[in-house]
Amino acid sequence: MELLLDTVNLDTIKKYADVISLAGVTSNPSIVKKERPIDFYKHMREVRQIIGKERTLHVQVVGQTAEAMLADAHMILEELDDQVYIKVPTDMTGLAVIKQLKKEGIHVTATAIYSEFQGYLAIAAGVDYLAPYYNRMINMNIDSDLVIKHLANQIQREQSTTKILAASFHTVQQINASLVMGAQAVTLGPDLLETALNSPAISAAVAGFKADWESLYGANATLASLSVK
Ligand SMILES: O=C[C@H](O)COP(=O)(O)O
Repeated sequence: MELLLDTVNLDTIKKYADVISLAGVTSNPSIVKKERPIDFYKHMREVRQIIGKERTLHVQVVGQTAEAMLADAHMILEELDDQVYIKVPTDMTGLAVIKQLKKEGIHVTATAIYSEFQGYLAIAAGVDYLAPYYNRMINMNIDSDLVIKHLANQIQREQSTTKILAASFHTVQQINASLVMGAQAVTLGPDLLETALNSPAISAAVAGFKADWESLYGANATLASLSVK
């Protein structure tokens, strides 16, 4: 499983890079808007510096024509580095761009996926990752689990190297479900990590262990402090 963060907040990335087995960082224009960086490329270079080259960095094009998207992609690679995954919306224009980028040997993440068919086209185009939007599909009354399952089946049938990078999560249960359905990677907002790991049940368990331990050995005693050597 690959676990990515769907944020470009530098402090958040720094914090979680030390906590979880972080596989990379994903962004899109809405995620960038939350940080409002004055200098976009400088900010993204800082993200890369934090995560290093061994983790994946996914940056989305914003152009509205194939030419503009290709120009965006080339500029991203020039300003950042040639290992960046170029995120391209999987529509008619985007597919033409994906085809060209793959011809140039560039890493591509096909994004804004709401249907199996979009995913099948992206797999056929040889993208590295495809990003189905789990919660947005649910809001459209689309069975996200089934879409991800069908995409995973297609990848297997085609013996493709494309990975499913499921995105757009609003609950931890959605993340679990997408992994069960066959997603190889998930990208999540830091709020979901907080929710998952700061639950009252976990805190209550930790408090209970602390109380039992302290009733035996006194307050502040740790295993390290009990050593007699
Ligand atoms: O890049 C895609 C995002 O993960 C979409 O997430 P969202 O539906 O919460 O905006």
